[in-house]
Amino acid sequence: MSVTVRVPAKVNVQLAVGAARPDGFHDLANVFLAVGLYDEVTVTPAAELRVTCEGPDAHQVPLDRTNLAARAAVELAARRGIEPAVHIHIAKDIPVAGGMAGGSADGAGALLACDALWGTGASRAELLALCAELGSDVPFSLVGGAALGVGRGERLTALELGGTFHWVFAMAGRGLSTPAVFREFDRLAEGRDIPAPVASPDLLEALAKGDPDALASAVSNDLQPAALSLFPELADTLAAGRAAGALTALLSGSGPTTAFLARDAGSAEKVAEALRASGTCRSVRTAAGPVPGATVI
Ligand SMILES: C[C@@](CO)(OP(=O)(O)O)[C@H](O)COP(=O)(O)OP(=O)(O)OC[C@H]1O[C@@H](n2ccc(N)nc2=O)[C@H](O)[C@@H]1O
Ligand SMILES: Nc1ncnc2c1ncn2[C@@H]1O[C@H](COP(=O)(O)OP(=O)(O)O)[C@@H](O)[C@H]1O
Repeated sequence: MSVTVRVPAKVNVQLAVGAARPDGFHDLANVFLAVGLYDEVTVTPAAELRVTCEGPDAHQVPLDRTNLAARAAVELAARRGIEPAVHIHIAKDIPVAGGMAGGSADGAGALLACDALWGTGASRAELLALCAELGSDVPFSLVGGAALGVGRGERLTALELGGTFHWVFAMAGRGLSTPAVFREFDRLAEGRDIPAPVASPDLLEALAKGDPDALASAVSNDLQPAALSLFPELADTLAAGRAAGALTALLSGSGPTTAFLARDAGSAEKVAEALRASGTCRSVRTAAGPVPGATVI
């Protein structure tokens, strides 16, 4: 018997970052949108814990116990006093180290899959608490849709959206480390007063209305200057998408994946074609959101 869970990627339509906290994390106002690019996590009983991965970026995924999916299985098993005796297979379509929460998706997916496989019957609240221990983005991978995350980004309030938004994502030739981007944010912020992060009322209204033009005017990502400082060529990708008619262009999370909002599915395809031809990125995908979070299939 196996259980498979499908988990979406995310884009951050607002990422407001506060000053570094004593614990090294940053308070955020993090507005997440789950988009239709998915990893699938399958768990099967096995003699001992084992992780395998397939997909274009599979060679970059750790297969030891640092894999977030393995950590999820180990944590859930420890809480139930059982052995994490599963083979976890990840069919990976979310870019690795791309700012789209692929590792978080696999953590949330493995947790939900092991819960179903082992019949542990964890409550939603227990699953969410376990997700928050695994990483700041993991609770959102479980719930999906759209949500405002505060604290480290793990304390979520669901947002009702008035429509579907169409996106183009350009994957970069190399990854960016999330901690390195936050460190660069701190370096660039030295000597400046960093205001407490708050969600933009205009952005929340644009989401509620499902209005892509209003959303395009309201998106923001405080990590973008830090990521561009570490990876200046990303400015060329952002410029190519804007020139191709995207309503707006921004970095997804800590990057280096760049995200382009389009008015509809047809315009998204046109922007995607132009980005492919631009030679400024490794690959290009289109995806719409919101979509549901981790789901047993
Ligand atoms: C930036 C964001 C935006 O959604 O996403 P990605 O770009 O990584 O996808 C997230 O905040 C990433 O969340 P996640 O990848 O789960 O990070 P974690 O494992 O919790 O933390 C990794 C490291 O990032 C930094 N970190 C993370 C979250 C936060 N609120 N403040 C931080 O300073 C810390 O250096 C921490 O040690
Ligand atoms: N299941 C996983 N998939 C991808 N990366 C993982 C996974 N588990 C751990 N990692 C590690 O986490 C790092 C960040 O990966 P990822 O979650 O894809 O990016 P991001 O945090 O930018 O969204 C990777 O470089 C890798 O070392």
